[in-house]
Amino acid sequence: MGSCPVCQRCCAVAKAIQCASSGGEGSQGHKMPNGMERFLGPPAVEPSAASSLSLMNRRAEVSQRQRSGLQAPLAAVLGSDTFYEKVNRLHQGAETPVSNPLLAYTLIKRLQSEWMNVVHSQEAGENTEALKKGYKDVEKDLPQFEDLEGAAKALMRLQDVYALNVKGLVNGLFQRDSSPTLTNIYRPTQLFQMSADDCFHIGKVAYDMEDFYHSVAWLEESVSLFRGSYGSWFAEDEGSLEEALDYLAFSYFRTGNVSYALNLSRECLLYDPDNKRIARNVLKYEKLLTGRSSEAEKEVVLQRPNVTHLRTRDAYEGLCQTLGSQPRHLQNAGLWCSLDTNNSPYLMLQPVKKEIVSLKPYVILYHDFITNEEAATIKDIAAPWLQRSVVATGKKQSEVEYRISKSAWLKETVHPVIGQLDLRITSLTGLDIRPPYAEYLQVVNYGIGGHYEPHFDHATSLTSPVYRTNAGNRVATFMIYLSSVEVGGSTAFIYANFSVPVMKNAALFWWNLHRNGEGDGDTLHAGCPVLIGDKWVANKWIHERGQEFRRQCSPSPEE
Ligand SMILES: O=C(O)CCC(=O)C(=O)O
Ligand SMILES: [Fe+2]
Repeated sequence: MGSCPVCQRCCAVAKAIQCASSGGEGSQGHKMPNGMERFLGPPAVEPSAASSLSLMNRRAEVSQRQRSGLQAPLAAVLGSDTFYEKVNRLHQGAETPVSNPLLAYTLIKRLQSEWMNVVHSQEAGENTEALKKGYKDVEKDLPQFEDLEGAAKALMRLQDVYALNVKGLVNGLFQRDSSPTLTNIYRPTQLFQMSADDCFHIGKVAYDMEDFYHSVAWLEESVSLFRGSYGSWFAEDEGSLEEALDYLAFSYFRTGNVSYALNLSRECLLYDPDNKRIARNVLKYEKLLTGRSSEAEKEVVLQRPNVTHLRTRDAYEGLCQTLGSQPRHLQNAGLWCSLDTNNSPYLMLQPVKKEIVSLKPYVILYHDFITNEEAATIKDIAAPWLQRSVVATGKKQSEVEYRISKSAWLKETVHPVIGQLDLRITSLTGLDIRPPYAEYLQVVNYGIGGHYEPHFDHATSLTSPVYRTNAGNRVATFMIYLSSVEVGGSTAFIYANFSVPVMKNAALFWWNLHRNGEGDGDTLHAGCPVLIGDKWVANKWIHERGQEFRRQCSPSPEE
């Protein structure tokens, strides 16, 4: 999946090595506001490969303690509820394993970090050289560290955009938190219970980003599950009750909730009485609380971290949450349906079903624009070429968190079906889409939590790579839905206040520019995160040049 750049992984490893080599627990402390540098939280980075051995040993020690001195039978790894059985269970009953984000996340985690833990566990080491060799053989094909991190971030994104209840997610349910009630927005056929360690990992990903809003929510679940299973031991687990308490306590401290931090740290000391760092923190928390009123503590409200498009966030999320249900304004009499040929002989015998979705901006939905076979062919051709999508940032193209998907560009020459599609687009729109008047077909695949936050398709600066072909700005977008999704993924027009659900084989057309060549601000739009399913679209971006006699210009900024 590779939703995170590889360099980010290197950074994490480099940072960890730096921490390890600068020695002593003091070197891993966080810089605190208000001169409180001496409070020490758990390390903020994934342990490096170099330090993973000591981590394994530490884990073995902890698990040893948890087992009250009893040697865990090999069956804990390979026996009654084996790791193999757990992974196998995740595959059962799901037609497409990646359609449920919880299943996808847990599968990636089992294969990315947990299997490694099993392979390197003490028990495995005793008599399973073959198991280790088997792991080595397939290691390169397994999800990477950044895939797992990306999956955790995707779950947090879904939690936010669809206002999902975290406890529900942990129990495999997709429930909207519309306090005081919970509304089921999707009922999976199979419930996936997340483990204490799954929640611990998500909390840690949030913690490493200093996102304490999410770290608190997920670590709370982790602590509660670890407490419930205290004494049981799973070779694949990365974390433990002590670690979850440690991270949770520090997250609370960073949000200003010192008394919670104190309680949790004290509990942590019960399990890990030799931990000097936590003991020191307890003393400091106690000191901080002396003379502070409990009222001041209660006022702490956890805030979601700020994101780039904060200004439009509420409108965007509100539109995504309608899950593409028809907005009220569609009852407008100016919005109607017809069978359209656009006077083209090519469409005379097979007119296209046209629905005007919006007048300002002018957005049209063409139903059944392509066939199932054409959609399947396009996806098949594109699949081997998919790469992480980029966006124009300044003069360059780069990967960004606000667009998470994979895409491939297909020339009309790669398969006759692409040429046929071009002919149909030209016939319907009357626009010239031969190169360089339009870009190649961009096929986009959104995985779990894949999204494209509010953006314009047209360039808003003259240095944009959109102008590279000297064909002017992107005057129009023709976007084809190549798949359906079970939940989520609608295309939301933020300022125009409507969203279009993913409708397999339909195509959406809109003008990005006014007739005077200025960008139309009303076209700000987004691809909502996919909650359940696998979304595919294809974009054809049509440029200004070539359309001089096909779209009349006008000086009016209104048209
Ligand atoms: O996926 C969607 O619904 C919108 C995609 C989009 O806006 C784009 O690719 O530019
Ligand atoms: Fe777009």
